[in-house]
Amino acid sequence: MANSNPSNPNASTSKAPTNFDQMGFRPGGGPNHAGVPKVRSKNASGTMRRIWGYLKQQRQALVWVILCTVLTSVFALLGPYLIGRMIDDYIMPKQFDGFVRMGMILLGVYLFSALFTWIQQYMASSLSQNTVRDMREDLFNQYQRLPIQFFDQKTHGELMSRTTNDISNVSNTLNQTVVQLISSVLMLVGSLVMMLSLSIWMTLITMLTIPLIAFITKRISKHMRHFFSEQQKQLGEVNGFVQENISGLKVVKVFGREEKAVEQFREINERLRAIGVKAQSLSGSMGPMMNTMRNISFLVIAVFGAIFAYHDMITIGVIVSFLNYSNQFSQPINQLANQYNMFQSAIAGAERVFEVLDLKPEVTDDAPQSQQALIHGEVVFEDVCFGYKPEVDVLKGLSLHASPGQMIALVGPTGAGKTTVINLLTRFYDIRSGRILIDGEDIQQLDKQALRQQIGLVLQDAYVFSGTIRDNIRYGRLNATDQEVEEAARLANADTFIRKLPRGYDTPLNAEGSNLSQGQRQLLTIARAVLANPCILILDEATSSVDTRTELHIQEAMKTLMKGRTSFVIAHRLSTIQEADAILVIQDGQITEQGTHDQLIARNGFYNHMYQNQFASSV
Ligand SMILES: Nc1ncnc2c1ncn2[C@@H]1O[C@H](COP(=O)(O)OP(=O)(O)OP(=O)(O)O)[C@@H](O)[C@H]1O
Repeated sequence: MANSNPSNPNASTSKAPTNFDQMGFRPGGGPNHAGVPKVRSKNASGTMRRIWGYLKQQRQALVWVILCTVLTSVFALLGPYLIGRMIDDYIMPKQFDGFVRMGMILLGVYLFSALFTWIQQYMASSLSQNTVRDMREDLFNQYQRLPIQFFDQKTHGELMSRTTNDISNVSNTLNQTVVQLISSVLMLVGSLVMMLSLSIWMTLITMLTIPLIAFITKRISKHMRHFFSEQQKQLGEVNGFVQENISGLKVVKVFGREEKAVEQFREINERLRAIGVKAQSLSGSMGPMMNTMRNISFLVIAVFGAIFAYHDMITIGVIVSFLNYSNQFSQPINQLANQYNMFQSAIAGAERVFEVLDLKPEVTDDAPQSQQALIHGEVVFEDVCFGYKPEVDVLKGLSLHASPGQMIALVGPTGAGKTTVINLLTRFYDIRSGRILIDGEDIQQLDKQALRQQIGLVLQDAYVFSGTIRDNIRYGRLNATDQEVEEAARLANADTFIRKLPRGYDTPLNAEGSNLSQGQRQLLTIARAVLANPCILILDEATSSVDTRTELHIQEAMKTLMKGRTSFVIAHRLSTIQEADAILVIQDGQITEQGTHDQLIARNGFYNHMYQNQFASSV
């Protein structure tokens, strides 16, 4: 889609909000499945204009939808009138020829009406599906461009909810409500005009029955909405509980809490059942109740119609037409209120989507961007201060220097700021003060994409995507040949295990890579980094979750990978970093000790203490 982002005029301007805390993001931004918006839209007309921006890209479909809606409404209005005429002009006077002719015309009207309804539905579905496809695409594009900071503050569930629930809410509304809204208004006005043209008295009688129906419908709907929204809440509880239980199943089992979990689940499940019965029984009886009311109003119209006919004020045909029109008139009234609610709910959903689209994307930068190629890999931190939140300092004036090709190990207690150093080097976050230089160039002046291309990341939590093993390694460099992929795997010590798999490099992996062991996944991510061939490397060391043999494999692979590159290793096991050119001990956001392993041991400080502790616990 060529910049099909009509909804996002501000996307690249500096006016776009960047402070995600102030965005007023509502927790659990999903839709309200009862069709009632919990949150009314803040700027409905603005949001509608933006939805219109998407819609008008499908002009042809839109014209078809409107045309077909008008035609089907006209046909629907014509039907009762023709039936009345048939009764008065041909059935009552017993004119068989005319009766057959009129019958054929009516049949044609009904068939055409069905045809146009089908076209209308098809076009409306295309219109809404194309529109929400574009919205989903824009939203996904935006997720790719937003800074990591945004994702820190949102749960995955909430972001998923925006991409799926909120957008499907918009889609449903576009699909149903827009068409229904147009046809409801047309039917309402059309029926009224037709009724008035047939008989003013009968129109008044018909109108009398409407408020009663509308009142009762409103009362029932109110209860129903309450029950449905309660049901949705309980369903959320059940889902949440099941999800939590399955993710933490090992913990549940180890602590022997299965029975307790079943008991808790039974309670939540029972609550869902109870409210489900109320909601479903009321909604199930809604139709029959409406029918009864409609029948009563039919009766009223028939009785008064008979009285008027008896006094020769109207004909039998007019009574029949009225019976039909009364139905066509009351239906849109009932629907309009409901549609209004759905519409509001969709607008609120669209607003949540647009809120994300309006955020300032990460790649937009005020600073002039240099595309300079980084080839040496000299890294310097000069007095860097940073905090994730304004009120908390995480790094407090940290300085370091890594010469090209050096291996730098970062050690320190948990929460000291080791990962933060890496987060700043990759510009996942921007520093508060100080400078970070690569090859003498301030990274603020570098294009983020160009910068990240020079940095290889092997994280502790080895991430694989769904696809084959080959695809996963090729992720490092998309234009790599099969041979290069296999060579990278060999260098990463992954080739042997891959070849042992029945389908080798073509073995499909699922999203979590759960058909591979943790160590194997780690080797794949190393192969990926080998293929990418970055000049700076960041290794978050794998911890205890792999066996000793695999660990040796991984360490060997990492050594190969580090050769000739500036490497930062976040070390959890001090035994693996003894060969580092420099070990930096980070404590409370500052470097408290630095030097080689031997120098730090000789210094007899924090590092020596940590080392002795680990050494003691491993013997
Ligand atoms: N995304 C975040 N938002 C807010 N605070 C954060 C975020 N990430 C880390 N922190 C905080 O910053 C501090 C430093 O965290 P960091 O992850 O750099 O520590 P670390 O030294 O890598 O720890 P570990 O060895 O446990 O991984 C911690 O106090 C942590 O709570």
